[in-house]
Amino acid sequence: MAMLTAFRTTTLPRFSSSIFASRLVLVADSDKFTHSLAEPWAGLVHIVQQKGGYSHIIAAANSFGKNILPRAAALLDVSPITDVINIFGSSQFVRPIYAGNALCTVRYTGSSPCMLTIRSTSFPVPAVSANSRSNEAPISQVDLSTFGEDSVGKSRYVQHTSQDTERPDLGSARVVVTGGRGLKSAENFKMMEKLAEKLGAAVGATRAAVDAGFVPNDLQVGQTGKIVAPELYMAFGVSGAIQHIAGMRDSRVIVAVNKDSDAPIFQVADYGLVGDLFEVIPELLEKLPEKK
Ligand SMILES: Cc1cc2nc3c(=O)[nH]c(=O)nc-3n(C[C@H](O)[C@H](O)[C@H](O)COP(=O)(O)OP(=O)(O)OC[C@H]3O[C@@H](n4cnc5c(N)ncnc54)[C@H](O)[C@@H]3O)c2cc1C
Repeated sequence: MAMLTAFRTTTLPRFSSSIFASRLVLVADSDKFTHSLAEPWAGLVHIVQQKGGYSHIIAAANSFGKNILPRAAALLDVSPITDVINIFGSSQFVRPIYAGNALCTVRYTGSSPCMLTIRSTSFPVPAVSANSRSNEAPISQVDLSTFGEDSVGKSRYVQHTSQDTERPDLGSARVVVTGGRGLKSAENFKMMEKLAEKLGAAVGATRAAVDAGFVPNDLQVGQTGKIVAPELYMAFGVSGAIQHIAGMRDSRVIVAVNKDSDAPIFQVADYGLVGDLFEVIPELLEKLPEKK
């Protein structure tokens, strides 16, 4: 089953749910959507757009949205705008370029629909109305009679593997502790996991740490990894390459521990400690109380 939310509105002022004139939840009930494969989902967006004639199609700039939206845009023959971090009116958007070192304001002048992926960390969570009825939306079934076998594409679901963890999701965690190549080994990286446990944090890693095999690549933060903006971001043994900074610079408070006082991470850190992480982390672990 696939669920899409449709809105009728004249403007897009930062997605406040209260401004939407009318909402509709579209439900497409078919086992073709069970495993979130991009091809059938893109085909579904295509069908929904052909029937609904929406002005905008928006997906989160996460791996799921980034997988589907460009495919759907190709089917609809429009050019998507990716990684939107701010919205002015219905056709003007801000997006980062050069690994976040510059912001670019773009105006969409193509044909309808305007398709966007947005960085959800750049937008406030919309207030939920105290009136529960205004949080409700009617549900409508999508007619899949024109959804041909071709729309399913060539991908086939094989299996899903994921790490069972009680830790918060990296993309939405309030605290993230990230380890870099300075950790030196997968064994040493376990210190980050202990620290995360004590802080109720998610664990992140640099690409160098991922490439060295310390952790799987779903923990990578940065331009080619996840974009995070937690309340507290702690970086240990991370040099602060622009591609890494691009994924965490919007964090509210950044703490960096590095033995090199010239490491670029200190340029974005609110609190920096020049020191050896192999001394700092054990001391932190000792002093932090056990999580209740
Ligand atoms: C197209 C492209 C995309 C990329 N995308 C990403 C991305 O998404 N995310 C990402 O992270 N990188 C990305 N990179 C790689 C990026 O350029 C850097 O190579 C990488 O971020 C470096 O990781 P690091 O800081 O762990 O390693 P290093 O740069 O090697 O830094 C290790 C740091 O650890 C410190 N250190 C060592 N030992 C200790 C110790 N005992 N105590 C304290 N500090 C210590 C060192 O002083 C050093 O500053 C990308 C690169 C390219 C070209």
